[in-house]
Amino acid sequence: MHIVTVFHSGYGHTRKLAEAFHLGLKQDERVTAALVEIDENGDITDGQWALLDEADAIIFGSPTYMGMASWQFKKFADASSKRWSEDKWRNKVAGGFTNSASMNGDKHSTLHYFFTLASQHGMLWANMGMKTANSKDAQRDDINYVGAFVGLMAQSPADADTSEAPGKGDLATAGEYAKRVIEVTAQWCS
Ligand SMILES: Cc1cc2nc3c(=O)[nH]c(=O)nc-3n(C[C@H](O)[C@H](O)[C@H](O)COP(=O)(O)O)c2cc1C
Repeated sequence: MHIVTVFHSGYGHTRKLAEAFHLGLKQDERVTAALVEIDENGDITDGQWALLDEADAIIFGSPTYMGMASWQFKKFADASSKRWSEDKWRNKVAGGFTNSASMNGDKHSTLHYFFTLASQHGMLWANMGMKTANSKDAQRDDINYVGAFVGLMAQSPADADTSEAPGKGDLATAGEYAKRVIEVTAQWCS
């Protein structure tokens, strides 16, 4: 399985989440994983586009800025319309993650945008497939404490640098989401 993670990060927090997810993918010997970072101008190279075209699964990542994905991610998404017109990503597995400062912070808008983008391409969405940590005993570093089902959410306090956030629970949740993406991709590709 070829699984490619394509993401943007303005200040490094979402990059840390992407790397934790990518590391999770690499734990499985059935997976060839690649990490593609959208640059500050919203661009990726032709070689990186080719990686995406060859993938079995593409996972989208962006910080939530003003209730949506960053403009750099949106520029990438708009550029993917060339693939849309050729149906190049049809029937690939898709998934997504976002990170923002507030616990909620309207991260859902970003994930729903990724879901819409994936659907426009005719891709199949891999959701979290796991429960949330929502009991009285729940702790901040529990798996899926931020509590999303649609895709992976992480929270980085506005004044935390990348050595502090996202924290270990959110990074571990990224590893669990990697397992879920592999599970869905393996079933779909078999
Ligand atoms: C322009 C801008 C808009 C932001 N909008 C939101 C927002 O809508 N919700 C939120 O919770 N945090 C928001 N934040 C905080 C970022 O999501 C947060 O700092 C995140 O960790 C940045 O990720 P990055 O380091 O990958 O860029 C915003 C930050 C910036 C710079």
